Amino acid sequence: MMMTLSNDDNEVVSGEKCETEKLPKLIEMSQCPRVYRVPDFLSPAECEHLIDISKNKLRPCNEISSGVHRSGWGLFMKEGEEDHDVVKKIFQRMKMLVNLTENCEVMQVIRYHPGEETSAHYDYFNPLTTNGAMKIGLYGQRVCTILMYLSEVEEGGETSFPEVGVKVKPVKGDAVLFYNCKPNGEVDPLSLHQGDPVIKGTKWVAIKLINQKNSPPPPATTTPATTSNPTSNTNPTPSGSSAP
Ligand SMILES: O=C(O)CCC(=O)C(=O)O
Ligand SMILES: [Fe+2]
Repeated sequence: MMMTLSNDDNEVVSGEKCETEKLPKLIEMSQCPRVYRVPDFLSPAECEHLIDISKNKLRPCNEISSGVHRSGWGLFMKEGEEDHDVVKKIFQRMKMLVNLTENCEVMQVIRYHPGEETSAHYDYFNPLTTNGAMKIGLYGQRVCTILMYLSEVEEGGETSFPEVGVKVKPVKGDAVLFYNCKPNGEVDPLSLHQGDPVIKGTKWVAIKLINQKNSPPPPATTTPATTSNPTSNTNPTPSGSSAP
């Protein structure tokens, strides 16, 4: 069984492989919505690995949901690709930041050339639409997002939160963790964000959407006293000491 121990130097020692992992540090960029930069979340070798396994399989992204335009090229990882040791180790590290459940959606890798961008959008499923409510039921609300920068970008390509004027500059190996829902579980309209057009260079990102685990339905024999709201629970439990 995998065992995780924490010592006073903020290092996590894996009992299985005797590897040490530093707890990721979070730098707050905005309180509402909650946006954090995570410096050096990935090593240069991990960034290069994610690019290598994706670069020959990219497809044009086009529209990602109604009205949201992405002009880059991307790839949703398949099951086997997520099983790779490097990716598994990245997921272990994510678990120090958020409660990464088994039902999270697969990781996506995106490449943007100059002029390419993702227009302003929300990552959460809109619980007021039939489609959004269905997806919340299937996957769980996308409570937060971990966006990892796999390359430096010479100019442009920031991840911007236009409602609050926050811009995160891509730095190779850094991640940005942001919450699409408020601490009370309601969707957060301030989490509107976009990938600004790349002006010079190539931007590579990997994205992991963190879905909230839905509570199992009540046993068929009991009558629920109240109607359950899938977004009324709190966020995934932060599991690192430095987590928000
Ligand atoms: O590329 C970016 O900086 C943002 C991408 C994004 O928000 C998304 O893919 O959902
Ligand atoms: Fe997004």
